[in-house]
Amino acid sequence: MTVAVVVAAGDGTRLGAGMPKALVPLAGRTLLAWALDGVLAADVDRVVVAAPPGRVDDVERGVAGLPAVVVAGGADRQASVLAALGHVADDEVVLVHDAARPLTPPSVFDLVRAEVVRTGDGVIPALTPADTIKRLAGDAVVETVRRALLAAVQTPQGFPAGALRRALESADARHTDDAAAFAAAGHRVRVVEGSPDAFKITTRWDLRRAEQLLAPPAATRSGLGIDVHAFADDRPMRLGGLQWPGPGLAGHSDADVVCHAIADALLSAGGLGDLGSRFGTDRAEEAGRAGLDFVTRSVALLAEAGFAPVHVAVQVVGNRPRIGARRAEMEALLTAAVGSPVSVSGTTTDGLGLTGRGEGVAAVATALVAPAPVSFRR
Ligand SMILES: Nc1ccn([C@@H]2O[C@H](COP(=O)(O)OP(=O)(O)OP(=O)(O)O)[C@@H](O)[C@H]2O)c(=O)n1
Ligand SMILES: C[C@](O)(CO)[C@H](O)COP(=O)(O)O
Repeated sequence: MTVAVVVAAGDGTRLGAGMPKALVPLAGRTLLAWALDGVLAADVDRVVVAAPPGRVDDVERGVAGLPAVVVAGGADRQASVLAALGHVADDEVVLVHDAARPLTPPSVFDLVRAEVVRTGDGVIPALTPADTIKRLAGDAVVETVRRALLAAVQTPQGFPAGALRRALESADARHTDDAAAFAAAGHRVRVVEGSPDAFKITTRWDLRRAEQLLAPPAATRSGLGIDVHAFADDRPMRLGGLQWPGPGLAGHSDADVVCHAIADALLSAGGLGDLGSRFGTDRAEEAGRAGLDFVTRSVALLAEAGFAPVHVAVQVVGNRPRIGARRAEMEALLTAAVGSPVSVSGTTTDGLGLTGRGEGVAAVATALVAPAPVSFRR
């Protein structure tokens, strides 16, 4: 049988939440509840929780219905592990886990357990440090330590339960992890690959990181924009920011229906009104304005409102110009202006309507925007 000991009796002094760390809320549930999810999704038969001595009843209520028993923890982590081992038989495999590592994936438990079963040794998950590590004397650097020889150790740590109990009972030092006591008793400890998700919540920053990992995806918003202009023989044709041969389109600005539809869709997605209310024909300064300029200004208005475009799709409706041969060019130009992918397509209307009769060109655009990511960029 495999038993998980979840140590949850610590005060959480460094977190400073004013309550035992394992009972601190994370995305609406306690750290302990999240940790038990991971444990019980693994190949574990039952759990012993070492609870804060004054909160045993609360923890018992929290684990009701789970294959778990609760004991009062001790004055330090080692004492809490020993108290929990009172409910574990010597011939079982024990996986000792910190409640303070609530997002540890079940696969880590299974990996550690399988290696204990295979070898009979102690097994710990670990990651190679990502930073360069220095050895110090006060504030002076003595040497750079070879990272490849180091491991940042996580939990669950797995052991044959009887050997761990005897190692902890005979320990003449307070060890910061179970593997240290196990090794001090002369046993072999092996390392397996840990997980970045198994990080320990020690400070406020760690708790915030866990909250972010559990947060639902940012809510996206959609916007719609449509624009239509009639042909005018005396005007150049500007569409999607590109110059085209033949007669252009009549309008107050450059009559670029593609850019106008995109700008309208972006404004609509941000709840920022529309092209008319933002850059309307009543404003003399907008006369002859390039459509691309409306697009970049709409993106800037979105950014001020805390949004960033995720994707834009635009369809040109009309008999000419045929955009197919220059689609990639138009998409590249518009993508650069929007700052996110823009897809361009074209269609005719079977000779029907204003565009079908060859009286003008229309464009329809949709935009997806999301809350802008935090950035240090100015
Ligand atoms: N007397 C103790 C001390 C610690 N732990 C548990 O050991 C794990 C790792 O300890 P740590 O992160 O140091 O937790 P705290 O001791 O609560 O934190 P702090 O040192 O900041 O007070 C935690 O799940 C913690 O609940 C325990 O069960 N019993
Ligand atoms: C057991 C442990 O989580 C392994 O990294 C760690 O040693 C606990 O240390 P702490 O100082 O009690 O947080």
